Amino acid sequence: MGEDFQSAYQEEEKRLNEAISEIDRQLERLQGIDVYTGHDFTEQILEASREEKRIALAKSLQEPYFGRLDFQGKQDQERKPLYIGKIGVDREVVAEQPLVIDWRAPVASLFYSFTGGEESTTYEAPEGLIEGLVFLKRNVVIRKQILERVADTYNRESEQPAVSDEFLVYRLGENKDNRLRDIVSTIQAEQDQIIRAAKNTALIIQGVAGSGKTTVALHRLAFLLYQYKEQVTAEKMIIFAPNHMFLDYISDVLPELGVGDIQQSTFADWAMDILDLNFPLADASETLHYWFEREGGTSELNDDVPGRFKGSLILMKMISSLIESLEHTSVPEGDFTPWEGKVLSRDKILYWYHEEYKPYPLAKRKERVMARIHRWVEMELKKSPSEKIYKEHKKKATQREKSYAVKWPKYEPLTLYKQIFRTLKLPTGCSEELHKGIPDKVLKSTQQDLKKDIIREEDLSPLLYIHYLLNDITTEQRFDHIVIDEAQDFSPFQIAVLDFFVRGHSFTILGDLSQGIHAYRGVHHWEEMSSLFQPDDTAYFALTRSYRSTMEIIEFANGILEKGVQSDLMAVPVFRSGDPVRLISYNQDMGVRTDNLQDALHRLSAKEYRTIAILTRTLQEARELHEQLVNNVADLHLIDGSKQVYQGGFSVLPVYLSKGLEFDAVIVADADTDHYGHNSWDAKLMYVGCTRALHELWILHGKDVPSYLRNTEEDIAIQGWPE
Ligand SMILES: Nc1ncnc2c1ncn2[C@@H]1O[C@H](COP(=O)(O)OP(=O)(O)OP(=O)(O)O)[C@@H](O)[C@H]1O
Repeated sequence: MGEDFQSAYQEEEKRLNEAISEIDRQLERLQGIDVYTGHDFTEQILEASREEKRIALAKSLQEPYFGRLDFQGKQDQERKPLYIGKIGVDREVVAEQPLVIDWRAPVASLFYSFTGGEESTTYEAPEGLIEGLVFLKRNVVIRKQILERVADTYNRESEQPAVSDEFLVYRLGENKDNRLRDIVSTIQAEQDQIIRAAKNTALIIQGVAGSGKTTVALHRLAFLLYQYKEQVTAEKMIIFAPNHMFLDYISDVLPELGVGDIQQSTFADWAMDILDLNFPLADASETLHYWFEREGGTSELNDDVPGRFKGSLILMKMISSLIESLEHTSVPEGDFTPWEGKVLSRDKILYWYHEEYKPYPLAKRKERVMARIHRWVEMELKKSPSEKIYKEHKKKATQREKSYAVKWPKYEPLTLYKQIFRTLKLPTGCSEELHKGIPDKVLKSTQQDLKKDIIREEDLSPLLYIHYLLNDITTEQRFDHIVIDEAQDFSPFQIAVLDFFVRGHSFTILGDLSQGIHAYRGVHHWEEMSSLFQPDDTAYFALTRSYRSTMEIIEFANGILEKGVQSDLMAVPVFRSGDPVRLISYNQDMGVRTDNLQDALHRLSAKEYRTIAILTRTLQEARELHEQLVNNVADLHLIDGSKQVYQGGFSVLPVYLSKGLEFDAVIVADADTDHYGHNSWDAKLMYVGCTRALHELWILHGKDVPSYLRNTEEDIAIQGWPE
């Protein structure tokens, strides 16, 4: 241990003890104040704020900060050490410098954005751009009040003053459990830029596998809540993710960052709730089965497959034309006659409809016009010469109002949707031209579904759009910010509809086109999404550095993209070297395929990895394998798409369900031409599977491997079982 290091350690230990004492004092003082339980509103608010502070201080006491940055602003007399933590703590006597600076504060951005160099640097503060010099960037690891590690990643006074990755590599080398974790102590400059981007922008982030997209999006939410306190609330933010298990997997990050109550949902659940449809969505596993349980499929992947068409702006336009033509044809023909001799002219009704109630969406407009007619009837009834006539007229008028209301078109999303797909007749006056442009294949399959009231996920955006045009949305339904994870599987139509549900185009849209294994419904280029917004309302970021996997795994996965997908979205590894990837041919001497897979699992588990996954090509294979292994491998979980919770440990699952997850070690089963074709679709699946591994990747296969797994250099991949 060098002298410098020792003195740094001692210095930090002293500072830590001081910080802990001060936090402890503040906490004790707050705990000493009796909890207010009375009815005074102001007192209640003060109590709530004290309680919030108690919780924050108690949390901060265990691990007050993770970083130190020594900075001297141009106007400052001397450099100041700034300590940065998950929770900001002011000093009790408000001195110049807070005890701990919140990682989201403007000055803390320097800790992340500073990339070394002699030159002065700047950060944006509320009072303007602040310029100055960084002298030291130091990471400290504190656990339960104990200083465990001190690592300088930059020191202006050292001989090599460059920001080093040493601490990041140490962090990445750790094993993972069943939860995604926060990365506040090691956020990288390119990630920080995204986290701190302005609120009212539709951010589109293309990030290679493992580049931290999901993690960064969650940190961005925490930042927005800090920076735009007055404008956004957690309850009005939502994260859309592909399934419940994934939501469970990411569910710890925000609480770790001190942020709770953000809504999390799948798009389907949320849409069904808004639409209030009272029958279930068709089981997606049928679609997944169609695309994943057989090989190949790319030849069918053009724009007239149902998912692509129903996610397109062509259908969106058809719907708006239908609603527009409905607007002109809705008011029933003829005058309204509540009883013989009394007439309310159609012109009057049209006037109410087109002028007075014009600002209302169609369904509301109909309600308003019918209520107005009712009021008119009441007024006329009051003029009745006798009680008897009043009663007679009232009875007639009630019946006629009812039958007049029935003559209006049915403003109901599913009915209109059926009319578009010709399962029901179009309302009177709407042109048959409307249907033109629906590809035959889509028309037929949708008609078959709709006749049986089967609604699929891809039908939800058109239905939502109709719902929106008919009813508009309520203030409660409008979000302050929307995060869309795995956005390459979303359609332009989905985003366009969601845009109605969010204020100021405030989106974080993140995905990876190389992992677009749901390309039968998702986007093929990000322009399909960015073109939905005005250029000033959108920004595009590309994350190319991958943090999850070792260099060997990333180079190997890049090879799959290069050879199998002809993609240029290659990942750049962080310099973290591990064992080469292993390509292992099933060894007959060791028994059947299952014995080989079991052996692989045992060998890897002996290395004390906490999470290991066996990835099969299909769900059926995962089920069978799980059944065969479960008695021999303790705690082996099957992940089959119906799971709500991710348990970690050892899992068997089909590749397509592994998206978004990560494991210390991954075993890809059956990576041979009997299971994976030589096409880009299968290559993408293989890419997704391989990039789930953090530290070790073993690929087990039968006779022949597909071309994109061949010819890899020896230091990246080796053949055969380990000695
Ligand atoms: N700056 C960082 N410091 C430490 N770890 C990081 C950093 N950025 C990302 N990671 C880690 O890299 C892994 C991948 O992150 P994440 O799952 O957010 O990536 P992703 O881009 O969403 O991946 P994928 O698209 O492959 O699912 C996680 O373990 C995360 O903690």
